[in-house]
Formats: sequence, structure tokens, C-alpha cells
Amino acid sequence: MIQLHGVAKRYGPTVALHPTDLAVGRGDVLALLGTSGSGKSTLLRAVLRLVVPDAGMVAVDGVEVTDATALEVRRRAGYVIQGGGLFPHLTARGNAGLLPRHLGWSDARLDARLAELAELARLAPDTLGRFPAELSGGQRQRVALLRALVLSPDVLLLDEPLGALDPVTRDGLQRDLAGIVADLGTTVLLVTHDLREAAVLADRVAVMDGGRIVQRGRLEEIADAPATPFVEAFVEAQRYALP
Ligand SMILES: Nc1ncnc2c1ncn2[C@@H]1O[C@H](COP(=O)(O)OP(=O)(O)OP(=O)(O)O)[C@@H](O)[C@H]1O
Repeated sequence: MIQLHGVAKRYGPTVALHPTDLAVGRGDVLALLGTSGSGKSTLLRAVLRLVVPDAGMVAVDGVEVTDATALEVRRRAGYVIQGGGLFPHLTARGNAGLLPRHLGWSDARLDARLAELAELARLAPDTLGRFPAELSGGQRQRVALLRALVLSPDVLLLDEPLGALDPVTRDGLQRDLAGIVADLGTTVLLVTHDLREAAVLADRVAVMDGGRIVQRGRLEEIADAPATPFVEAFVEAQRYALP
């Protein structure tokens, strides 16, 4: 599970994150919703200590994330960013196999794991031999997901993983991703500004505004009873996307 207690971050005069508490239970999927600049990525990145908080405590599966433990925590976490963040000079297989190779996996073990994940992510096996520039946006995101899942992470951190895709591709991948995380039972923290994505993927949501979580709960509860004018406007702007 993922826990944050009083985690805060500022950049000079800008408060990116006011002291924030958050817990994502084991196997749960929580979506952080909010407009651009509301602090979602800062919170997500603080979990992996890619952002070092000014105050507060982060723990992943009971391990406090500090300078000393950050590498170990990152190794047990999968992280996907918008656009996938694949290395352009490596094939899909090379990208997804980077960490396993570093850990000394054999070719046979890597190929078996990638074949299993490619099936799960509905990625044709021949795509694994291609470079990112030879893949569609949707395929790149599927490869990024493969790379994030290859070491069977306990937690998955997804920062607008489907942001750059066309609506049809996005819709298909949202459903596939929901199936994959349900099958694997992984704990997921997802950043999105898309209510539909939250509806398809998440058990619970937390809405951020100005560096604070202003409402949390099930998406239906929030849509039915928005706690602030901002949440109301945010929901109204995308009400068409709700189931
Ligand atoms: N490295 C940085 N240096 C200075 N300011 C930053 C830095 N990173 C983020 N900020 C600021 O902190 C605030 C929160 O940013 P953050 O990226 O967490 O928002 P977000 O909700 O993820 O936005 P988006 O949806 O656009 O990614 C913003 O005002 C942003 O400009």
C-alpha cells in the first residue's frame, strides 16, 4: 500500500503541495484528479522520491521512502509517464528488458515474461522487435506498461498514461488497463484529468485544487455531492463522460 502523511512541497514561492495525507490500500486503484498545476504529479513523484518532500512521510508497503530506501522502492514500483518515456535507441524488447537485464535475467526468462505480458497488454509479439519510432502512440503506451510491469511491481504509478492518445485508442487501452490491474491485484495511484478514465480504472478518487486534496471518495459520490465550487465545475465540465 501507499501512505502519505503531511507530505508538502514548495518551489520557491509556489506551494505545489500543501501538507497532504493519502492512503491507497493494497490492490486498490486511486485516481488523482484535478486541473493542470493542481499538484497531482508532484504528489505522485513524491511517492518515488523523484520529488523530495519538504515535510512529511511517505511509505510504500510499510517501507518509509527516504534517500536510503528510494532505489529499493523504485525497483518494486512500476512508473508510466505520458508519452511512455521509452528510450528511442532501444527496441520495445530492449526498453522492457532494461531492468531485468541489469538484474541478470537470462534471455529465456525475459522472453517468457515479455510474451506473457504482451498477451496481457494485447501487444502483437512482432512489435517487441521494433523501435519506439516504428510504433503507434497506443503501442508505445502498451510497451511502457510492459516495461513498468516486467518485474511484477507491488505498486504502479501512472502519470496521465493515456493522455496523448486519440479517443478510440484511449478507450480500448483504458479497458485493457483496468483488466490488467484487476488481474494482477497491483496497488495503483493514477494521475488524470479525465473523469472517464477515473470511472473506468479507479475504485476511489481524490480531487486536487491548488496543491490540496479538496474531496475524496467514490466518483459517483463526488459527482453527486461536490464539496467545493471547483469540484462542481470540474465535474460539470466532464459530466458527459460519466457512466
Ligand atoms: N520543478 C519545478 N519547479 C518549479 N515549479 C514547479 C516544478 N514542478 C512543479 N512546479 C509547480 O508546482 C505546481 C504543481 O505542479 P504539478 O506538476 O504537480 O501539477 P499537476 O497537477 O501535475 O499539473 P499537470 O496536470 O499540468 O501535470 C505548479 O504550479 C507547477 O508550476
